[in-house]
Amino acid sequence: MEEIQSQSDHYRSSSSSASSPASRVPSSNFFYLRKPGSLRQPISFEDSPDWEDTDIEVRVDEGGDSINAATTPASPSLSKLNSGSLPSPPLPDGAVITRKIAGASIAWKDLTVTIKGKRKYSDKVVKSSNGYALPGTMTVIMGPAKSGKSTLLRALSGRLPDSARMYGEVFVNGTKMCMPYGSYGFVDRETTLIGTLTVREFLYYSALLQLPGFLCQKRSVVEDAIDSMSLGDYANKLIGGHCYMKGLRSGERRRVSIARELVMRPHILFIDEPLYRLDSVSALLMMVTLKKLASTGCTLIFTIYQSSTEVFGLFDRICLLSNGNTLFFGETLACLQHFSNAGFPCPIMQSPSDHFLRAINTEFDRIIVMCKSWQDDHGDLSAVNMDTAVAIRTLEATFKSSADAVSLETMIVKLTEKEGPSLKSKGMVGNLTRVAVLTWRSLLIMSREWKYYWLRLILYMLLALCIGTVFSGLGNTLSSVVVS
Ligand SMILES: Nc1ncnc2c1ncn2[C@@H]1O[C@H](COP(=O)(O)OP(=O)(O)OP(=O)(O)O)[C@@H](O)[C@H]1O
Repeated sequence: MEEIQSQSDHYRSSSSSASSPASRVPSSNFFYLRKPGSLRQPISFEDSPDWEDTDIEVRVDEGGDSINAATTPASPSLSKLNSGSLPSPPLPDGAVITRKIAGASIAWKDLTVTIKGKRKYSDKVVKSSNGYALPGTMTVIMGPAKSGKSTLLRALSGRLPDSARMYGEVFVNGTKMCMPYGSYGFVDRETTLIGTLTVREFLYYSALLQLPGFLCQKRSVVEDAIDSMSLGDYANKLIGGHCYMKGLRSGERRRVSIARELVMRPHILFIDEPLYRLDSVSALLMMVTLKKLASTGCTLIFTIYQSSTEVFGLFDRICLLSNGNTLFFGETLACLQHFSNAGFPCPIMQSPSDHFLRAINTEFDRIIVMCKSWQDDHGDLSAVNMDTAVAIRTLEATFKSSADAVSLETMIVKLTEKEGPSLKSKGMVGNLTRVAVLTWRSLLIMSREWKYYWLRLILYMLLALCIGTVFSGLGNTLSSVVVS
């Protein structure tokens, strides 16, 4: 009974301050929040874009600055919010964090994407978007369906389809450049895995094909990727399963596809809908794992349609899109303040992400029309009586004139005025050689069977031809040198 009483007291005390978004800063009862003084965020990139972070292994001790402490708050009231938001996985006191991945900053300015539809390049899918993502942080692109989330993600990673055109600028470490092979990872919404391999084998073959260097190094890279994605328990499990054993579930498969990108140790990781088709437990596990990955230094950018409150609390920054327009970019908790400033405070007992989508998803207008026709018979349905078109216009206008927009602009200037180290390509040449060698070996293995004996003959003839060509080329060069 006392327990019920204390729970209801807790609810009352939280509901009494519901109207203020600052009051919605999750209390220390939430598991993802820092206990006072227990952990300081180890990586500080936000106050000045220093570019020393190029080594693979960077040790950051406990005395490191806090990201949020170093951030220039979007508005004075938000500094309070920021100090409360530190959704990092807990570490023991006095722990030393080893940052293994050198992250890279990415900033985009006036990014517009048009996709050739039925009409000629008339459909602006992303409209003048601005934003940035920093090493060691998770930046989420959120919005209703068809709002341009995936298109923005693809534009940033340079993976737009041929039918798309991109205007505006994307800066990586302060330089306008296309990200080279291996410096970034991209995980699509649906990926194909090889069901007949175990997780470890799959990642190992992936590393063999993608990475230059020695086999032992690749093994350690694979083990790191397995560790980063918390796949230790499934490492020897067949991805697709067999008749007596079920294969991996969707959450685990999703983590395997992310781990496949991690074998390249990317500076920036783009993920399209990491929570696609995941239940709430798998979604939370996925996000905690990604948060852990971000804390190693990697820059994470992903799209999300909707999330629970716990998951929402793990994001660092949010880019809120509606029909290609940016309605907000900034700290996650500042977004709540923004909605409140625009006249749409998040009701108590509602997930922030649900509230944002409720306010800006035009699909709700149809539901409102439906509700209105029911209203007489079914009482007052005013809870769903928000005009989304008005909300979108108000939120956009409020953001343009807000302190958040000013701090976004300042940060973009900071990140683009100074050129940092350029990212290097990893293993492209090695990759091609490896593909050639692997193809050669598999053809040779295939030709061991007597019926493919002709294949072996052709292969040896081809080899002889190649060697002949190389030697004749060498001979020609030598003779020309001797003559001259
Ligand atoms: N390759 C393409 N060809 C034509 N139109 C496209 C293409 N890709 C995206 N679009 C259009 O761009 C708009 C935004 O699509 P996008 O996939 O970026 O949205 P989204 O927010 O990721 O939506 P969802 O979460 O439903 O995938 C949509 O109207 C879509 O029809």
